Amino acid sequence: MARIDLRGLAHSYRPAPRGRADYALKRMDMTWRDGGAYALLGPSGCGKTTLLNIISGLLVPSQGQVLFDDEDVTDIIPEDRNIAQVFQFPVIYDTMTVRQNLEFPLRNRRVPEPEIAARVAEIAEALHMTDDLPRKARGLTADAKQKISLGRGLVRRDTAAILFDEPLTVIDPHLKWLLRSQLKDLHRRYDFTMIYVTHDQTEALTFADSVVVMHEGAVVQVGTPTELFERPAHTFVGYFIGSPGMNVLPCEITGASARVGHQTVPLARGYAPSGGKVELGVRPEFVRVDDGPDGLAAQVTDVEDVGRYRIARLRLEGHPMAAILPDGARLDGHTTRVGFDPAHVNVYVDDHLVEGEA
Ligand SMILES: Nc1ncnc2c1ncn2[C@@H]1O[C@H](COP(=O)(O)OP(=O)(O)OP(=O)(O)O)[C@@H](O)[C@H]1O
Repeated sequence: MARIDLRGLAHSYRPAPRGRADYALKRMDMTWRDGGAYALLGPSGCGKTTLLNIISGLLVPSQGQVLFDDEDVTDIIPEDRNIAQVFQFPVIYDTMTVRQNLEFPLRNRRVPEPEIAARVAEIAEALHMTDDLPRKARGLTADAKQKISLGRGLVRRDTAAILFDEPLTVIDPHLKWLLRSQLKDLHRRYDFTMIYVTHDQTEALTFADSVVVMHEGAVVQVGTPTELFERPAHTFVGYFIGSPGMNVLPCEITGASARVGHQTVPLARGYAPSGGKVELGVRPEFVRVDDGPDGLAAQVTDVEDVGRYRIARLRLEGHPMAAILPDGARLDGHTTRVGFDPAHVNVYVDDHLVEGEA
């Protein structure tokens, strides 16, 4: 498979784009590692499909280059890019058998017959579909059809990357986890470069090594699930990842202390923000309630039981925030005192994470 580099890439669907807002994809530079398992995560309309289509060649970018292993493929048509795509709906030949579907990409490339037979047998075995090989694709379930779509990418040895665009949309919920874990096993076995588009954070976080978070046409963070959780690089990542999302509180900062309204929050590091919108980000998991007399005064507006845990909805100096309650914790009154673990308080200026000084 291949390493993919995007250099100075940007795309506008408008013929004469003027400002940043006219770009569905804002200018970006990025590398996708050979053999990496990436999830491309973001809300509807943030540009995920646009980016995927540029990598596959279905769309030519208005600016910049796409390189596969240092070769510029920007103007190369999809058929010659050796990219396999698995879409929301399976794209297979219904009237052919499973075997013929898997053979098709190899026949097209005039691969010798003995090699076709060996490769198809190997991939069918990896997909747990050996018994289905003689069956017509038409009668198969949606999950089996999606596995064939994937198999048609895997069967070729020259596939540069496999791109998935919300491939589990039409799959029954109880089969989704099974397909996800099979995909993970296949990735381990064949080490293919994969980019998996989804707007579902659970799907992204359970199987990707790196999650690429997009927001309004820009990549706002590339990181492991742990990095996205502990150090969101942008307030949007804080909101989007986690349930409930990160609390974001407007504040003023002097050195190693922040003021939220009339109350002071100690920070682990010193900061010297020079203007801009300054905010604290703290995940509900790191908010302590009933924190004793030194805690910050907060109002309790609700306690929700979401099954696995309870969430306290609070107001701190008028700003809504949430805390995940530890097992057995009681919140009797309408007010409480909250504390934040300073090591888990992030500081944002104009929505971007800033590093403090020790
Ligand atoms: N063919 C097109 N012509 C004009 N605008 C388009 C076209 N395709 C997408 N857009 C716009 O580009 C932006 C990004 O769309 P894109 O489909 O890439 O987002 P997405 O993150 O994949 O969304 P979804 O999850 O809904 O598929 C959106 O504002 C969309 O309206």
